[in-house]
Amino acid sequence: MERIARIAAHLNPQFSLQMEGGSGLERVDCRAKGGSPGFKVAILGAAGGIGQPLALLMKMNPLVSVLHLYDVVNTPGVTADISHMDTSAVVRGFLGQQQLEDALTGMDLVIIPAGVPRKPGMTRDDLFNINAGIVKTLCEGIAKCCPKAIVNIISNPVNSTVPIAAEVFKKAGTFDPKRLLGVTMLDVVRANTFVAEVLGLDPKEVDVPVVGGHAGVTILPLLSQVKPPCSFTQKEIDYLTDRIQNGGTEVVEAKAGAGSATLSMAFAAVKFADACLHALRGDANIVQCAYVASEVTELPFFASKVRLGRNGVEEVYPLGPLNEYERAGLEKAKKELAGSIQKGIAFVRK
Ligand SMILES: NC(=O)c1ccc[n+]([C@@H]2O[C@H](COP(=O)([O-])OP(=O)(O)OC[C@H]3O[C@@H](n4cnc5c(N)ncnc54)[C@H](O)[C@@H]3O)[C@@H](O)[C@H]2O)c1
Ligand SMILES: O=C(O)C[C@H](O)C(=O)O
Repeated sequence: MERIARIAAHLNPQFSLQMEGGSGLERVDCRAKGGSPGFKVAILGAAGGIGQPLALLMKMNPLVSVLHLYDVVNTPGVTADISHMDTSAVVRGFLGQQQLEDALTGMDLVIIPAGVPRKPGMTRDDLFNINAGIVKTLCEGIAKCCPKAIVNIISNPVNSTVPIAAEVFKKAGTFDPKRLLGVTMLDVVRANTFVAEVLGLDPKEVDVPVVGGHAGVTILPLLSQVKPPCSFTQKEIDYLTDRIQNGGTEVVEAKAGAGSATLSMAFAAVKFADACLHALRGDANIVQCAYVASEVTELPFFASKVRLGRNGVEEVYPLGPLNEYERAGLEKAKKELAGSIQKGIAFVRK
């Protein structure tokens, strides 16, 4: 077996770069050390429903030179599989808590889709008891091994897991609000799709800002600010707002116990990660919605449009003019968000 691995490593350096320090193929005689230009990206929860297609899409990203896949199960198989793709990113797998530090060391961007998903009848907050501890542990690893990395948090409830991450980083003395981003991109992706359907446009042409947070009424689409400029009937506004706020539940119910959005989420996560990497590279005018430390409202965290740059979030944009419907939605969103943020903070401070 070892001989085959050695031969394969000579023929194709990527072949040997699979699992760190353990079962399976060893990193032997490898000429490619992941030194090509590009960014080092880790996915934590890489063997999951989101993690696998996310890993596939990140392996296709020419800005990625090294891709670390970490999970508590199944990373050997996922890593072996993904590493055969003939794209330039070097893939390495890491399995279990004892390999977390190796997975994180030197990373520029860490994407976290680790944790349990919803089943029908559950809210995202029902995931708190399990996912809060998972995110806390992973962020302790980030604080220790790659404190300067940009962190994209996908694990739900995002409204609480981002404050949890911030508290962990504060405790460790590494908190940089510019580098911590909750991924709300799926809300934007859905909003663009549903609005395009109503307007009879190509979704590529549509840009809907979605602000607030990532659960129910905290998901606040600003339909008065849609680009290209357009108008909606009240019936269309009610339909679109409800569908965008409950898009996640629509998928959870359709999957009937088999999980929540994974494929559209991987697509959204890659769109967002790609924006972060372009910004890290120094590209100008990279603007996306994200759930970040914010002074846009009285709450310490809020999702709105942000400009990304070499250091992460360079500018948090104000909400712009809201109509009466949106102002009422904002009040509801803030009320629920305040509780979710407090719950996350208290979890780490307790
Ligand atoms: N932000 C969003 O828009 C959005 C969208 C969809 C799903 N989500 C959330 O993403 C999370 C993952 O969803 P999924 O469908 O991929 O779930 P999944 O169960 O298919 O995968 C989760 C993966 O996390 C792994 N995991 C569990 N504990 C871990 C730990 N301590 N360290 C590393 N990995 C660990 C599991 O082994 C599994 O492989 C859920 O919390 C879900 O609610 C968020
Ligand atoms: O709805 C969920 O539980 C998953 C995710 O937050 C989503 O919006 O699809």
